[in-house]
Amino acid sequence: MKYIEKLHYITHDIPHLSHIEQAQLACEAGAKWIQYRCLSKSDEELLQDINAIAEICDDWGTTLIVTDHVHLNGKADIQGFHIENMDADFIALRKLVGNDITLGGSVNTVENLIRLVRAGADYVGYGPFAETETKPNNYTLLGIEGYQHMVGALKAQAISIPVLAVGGIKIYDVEALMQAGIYGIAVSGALNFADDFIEAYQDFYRVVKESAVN
Ligand SMILES: Cc1ncc(COP(=O)(O)OP(=O)(O)O)c(N)n1
Ligand SMILES: Cc1ncsc1CCOP(=O)(O)O
Ligand SMILES: [Mg+2]
Repeated sequence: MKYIEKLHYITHDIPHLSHIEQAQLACEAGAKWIQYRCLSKSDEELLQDINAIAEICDDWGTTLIVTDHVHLNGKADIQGFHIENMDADFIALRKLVGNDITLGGSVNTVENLIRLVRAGADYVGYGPFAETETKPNNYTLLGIEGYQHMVGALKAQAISIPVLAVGGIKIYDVEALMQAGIYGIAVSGALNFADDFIEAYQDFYRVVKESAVN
């Protein structure tokens, strides 16, 4: 078992803040878990970003997860990878990165979620909760009911894994989501486009902690 933080902040390609600036702001706000999600740069550019963000995370005691790019394992101070390909072979990935590296994955069905648990994922991001501008897609939106269903299905099969809700989550959704019994929240847009990033992060954090039932 590895420690998984309850609030994951995901960086994004946005015009008004670089990934490094996003990570700095998140750490200043108190973030303990940052997922660097950049799918638009060369390996050299990625490593420049990741090394700078890893230094910031090191200063603030924050876990750094990288979305995909598993081939960069060992090339920078990265604590884990979040795999977006729902069909990825997690057994092979685990063999590749070893047991110390945190491995999480995206899923949008209970069946896929259970497959990842059995293949040794440390946590999963389950979504999308609602429409998101960050990565528009055609998946069925889960809503609160989708999370209630998933929590019931895992309980019925005595399956336990940290499940993060993700996709289009706003501050006013957090309490109901946490009370549905999910482990935590992964968020990007609601912080990146907030009037005050730090205040928005701290509001998310407070409500996540206050409303958690798991
Ligand atoms: C923790 C966490 N959960 C989910 C995602 C998003 O993954 P992604 O595969 O981009 O989303 P969909 O394809 O399901 O829309 C993430 N990055 N982190
Ligand atoms: C990478 C990604 N893919 C689907 S949702 C998401 C990030 C989080 O979504 P949001 O920006 O709406 O919080
Ligand atoms: Mg995906």
